[in-house]
Amino acid sequence: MGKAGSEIEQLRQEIDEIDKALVELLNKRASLSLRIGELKRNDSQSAVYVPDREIVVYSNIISANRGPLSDSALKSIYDVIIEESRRLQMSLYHRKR
Ligand SMILES: O=C(O)C(=O)C[C@]1(C(=O)O)C=C[C@@H](O)C=C1
Repeated sequence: MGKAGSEIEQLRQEIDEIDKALVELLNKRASLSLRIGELKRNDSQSAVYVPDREIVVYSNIISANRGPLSDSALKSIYDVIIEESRRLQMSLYHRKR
C-alpha cells in the first residue's frame, strides 16, 4: 500500500472510532428523550411535539457549529435526530401503562 493508502486506512480507523462514539451519544440522547416522554405521558398537559423547544435546540446547534459542516447540513441531520426522538416518545403512548 502507498503512503496515501496507509493514511486513508488510519483516517478510516479514526472515523470508525468516531462513529462508535456518535452511536453511543445518539443513544444517550434518545434515552433522555424517552425519560422526558415518560414524564409527559404522566402529565396530561404535556405534548410530545414542543415547537418552541425545538427552536432552542436548533439555535444551540447552530451556535455550537464551527464547521466544516454548514448550518443547513447540521439542521438536516437534526431534523432526523429529532424526528426519531419524537417517534420514540410516541411509541410510549402505544404501550400499555
Ligand atoms: O424537550 C422536549 O420536550 C423533548 O421532548 C425533547 C425533544 C428533542 O428531541 O430535543 C423532542 C421533541 C420535542 O418536540 C422537543 C424536543
